Amino acid sequence: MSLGLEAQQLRKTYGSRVAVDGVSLSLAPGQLLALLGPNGAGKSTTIGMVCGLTAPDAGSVAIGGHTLAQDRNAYQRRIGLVPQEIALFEDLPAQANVELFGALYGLSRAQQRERAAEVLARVGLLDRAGDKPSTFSGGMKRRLNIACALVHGPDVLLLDEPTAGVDPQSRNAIFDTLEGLKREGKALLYTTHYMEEAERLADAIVIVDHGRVVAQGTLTQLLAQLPAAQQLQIDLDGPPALPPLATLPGVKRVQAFDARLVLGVDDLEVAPAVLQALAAQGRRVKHLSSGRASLEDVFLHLTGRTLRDGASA
Ligand SMILES: Nc1ncnc2c1ncn2[C@@H]1O[C@H](COP(=O)(O)OP(=O)(O)OP(=O)(O)O)[C@@H](O)[C@H]1O
Repeated sequence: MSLGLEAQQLRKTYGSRVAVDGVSLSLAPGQLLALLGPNGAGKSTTIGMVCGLTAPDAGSVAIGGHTLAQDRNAYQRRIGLVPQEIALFEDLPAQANVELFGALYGLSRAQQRERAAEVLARVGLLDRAGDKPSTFSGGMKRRLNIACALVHGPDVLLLDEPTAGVDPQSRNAIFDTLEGLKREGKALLYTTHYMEEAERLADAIVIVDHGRVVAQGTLTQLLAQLPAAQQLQIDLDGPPALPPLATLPGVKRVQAFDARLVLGVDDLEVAPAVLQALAAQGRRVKHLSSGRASLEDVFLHLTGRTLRDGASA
């Protein structure tokens, strides 16, 4: 039976900087929980505390009710870590890299060989088992790193921005691997600042900013927090005057980022009136796009900043 992960009130400070400020997470077997937030929000620090590499100032973590504090070895055997920085021996063949991780977890020689072949197949690298990572693309190295994290058969897999610097083909291969792991009942904690990935993969999403949880739930639950279901994004030739737009019927929310306007609207039919109002202000529209609200809008709504531009430093 696979086991889930519980983290309670994790907190970590570095000097006067609070990196993580009371983060709690609950992750069931067979689920992917996305920890979403801008650069510096505290995602990697949270992962570090969950896997036992970073000592928390406060809080606790447990897998299947067994805490890290009670039995560090047993806890860590249940976890596989895919760190943000690729960690491989470039001059050892892929298979030997995976076997080495197996050896570190105490697998026998026969188990190392058998499990390495299994996990290399799982990430689509079995045909490259004899090749060195130094000959691999960035995406293939990431996939090999995932294989290394899986070799000892963990219940919980921690993935810290596993698609950073990855080509689209490898990204899709990684997503397929993760879907397969979920079907097997593994619990996956996945940090990203790409809201598209959280939207696509996650069963539940925790949005963090400045070390704190600002929202959590399923995608549907998070989107339901927004005042408007649709959005218009308008790029102008200069900063707009906002009040005339905010008072238009059907416009629920107006936010401006320099020359970009983001409007939350009930219905896209309000677009012509918005364009007319901008024309009346003497503004030229350079680009207009529309779509359903996204996690980006949820973050914007909660913090007043965008995920991409909103570094938490
Ligand atoms: N070892 C450290 N010493 C001092 N400050 C640190 C250390 N590790 C992290 N921090 C600080 O803690 C905060 C959270 O950093 P963290 O790496 O956890 O964020 P993140 O959400 O993972 O960001 P990114 O998406 O850029 O990886 C940042 O302000 C960072 O500068």
